[in-house]
Amino acid sequence: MDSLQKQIVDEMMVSPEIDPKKEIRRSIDFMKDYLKKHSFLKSMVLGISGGQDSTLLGKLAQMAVDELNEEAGTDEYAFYGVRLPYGEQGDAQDAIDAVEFIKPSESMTVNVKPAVDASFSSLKKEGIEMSDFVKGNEKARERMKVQFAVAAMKKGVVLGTDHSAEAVTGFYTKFGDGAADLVPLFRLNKRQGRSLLIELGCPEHLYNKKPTADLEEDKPLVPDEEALGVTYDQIDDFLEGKEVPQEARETIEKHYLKSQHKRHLPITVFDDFWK
Ligand SMILES: Nc1ncnc2c1ncn2[C@@H]1O[C@H](COP(=O)(O)OP(=O)(O)OC[C@H]2O[C@@H]([n+]3cccc(C(=O)O)c3)[C@H](O)[C@@H]2O)[C@@H](O)[C@H]1O
Ligand SMILES: Nc1ncnc2c1ncn2[C@@H]1O[C@H](COP(=O)(O)OP(=O)(O)OP(=O)(O)O)[C@@H](O)[C@H]1O
Ligand SMILES: [Mg+2]
Repeated sequence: MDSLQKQIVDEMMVSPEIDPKKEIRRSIDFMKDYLKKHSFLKSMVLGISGGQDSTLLGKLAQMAVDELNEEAGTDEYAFYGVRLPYGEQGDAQDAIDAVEFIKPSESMTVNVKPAVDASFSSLKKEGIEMSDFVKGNEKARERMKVQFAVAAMKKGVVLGTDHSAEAVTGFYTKFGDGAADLVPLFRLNKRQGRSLLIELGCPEHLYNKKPTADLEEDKPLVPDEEALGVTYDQIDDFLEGKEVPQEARETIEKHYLKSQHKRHLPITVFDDFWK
């Protein structure tokens, strides 16, 4: 392991081996403890895309809420699973199947297209025409706004699906899907997340689905691995401290260094991590 890999492995907190049952309990207990400690909080909110990460976290959040209600003998805790398509979602059936698997206390669908398109035209009038790529990030930020609005109205917190195999490359939209109150999956890589879904009895087509951000209209459902130029198996191996081919290592390290600003709060004169 070179010294940068060692630094990254330490920062991303991935254990080379996990017991899926223990990690399921650890994430659920984290969410429960947080809500119990802040007694005014009664809900959790998460966008459900039909992808692996939100299927996993949605299921864990619902299990946490069910346990909280049972232990308190109430039904005051709720999980809000929010579908957030931009118009028609190409893999809409997966999102429907994920909701069916999670069975959220409350589910809703908010189409982010009108808001994103309104921003697009307002900026265009001022001479700023968002590229397809930048508009993709705008969709992620609009989804973030919807989730915070629901949380604010429902005494809730916003969950984020950021996990170690995503955090390491910074493959998320800054203050978009990267913005959340709690990130209960951080410490897991992609294959470990999948092993939790298997343990939870998730339908196979959801845990075996190719990860996609699906933000660009020019490239619908483009696999993350294609956009990143490295496979999740290689990222997972890297995070478990294993040797990976040199090209893969260099690609991961390049993404890590380029996205360092995303893993920090806005930078002040006292910060020196970037120097
Ligand atoms: N060095 C630096 N120091 C401080 N700030 C810096 C900076 N470099 C850029 N920035 C700021 O960051 C902004 C760029 O960051 P950002 O807006 O995130 O944009 P960016 O990192 O360019 O793009 C986000 C990437 O994440 C992918 N993504 C997004 C959402 C979900 C998923 C998924 O897997 O589901 C993937 C997306 O496909 C795209 O490839 C710049 O506009 C600038 O404001
Ligand atoms: N179409 C969508 N509807 C609802 N939420 C979405 C949508 N697209 C993205 N999100 C939210 O943004 C998060 C980040 O997207 P990301 O693609 O990383 O995760 P995922 O789709 O759950 O899993 P995967 O990475 O395997 O595709 C999702 O977990 C989800 O909460
Ligand atoms: Mg996805």
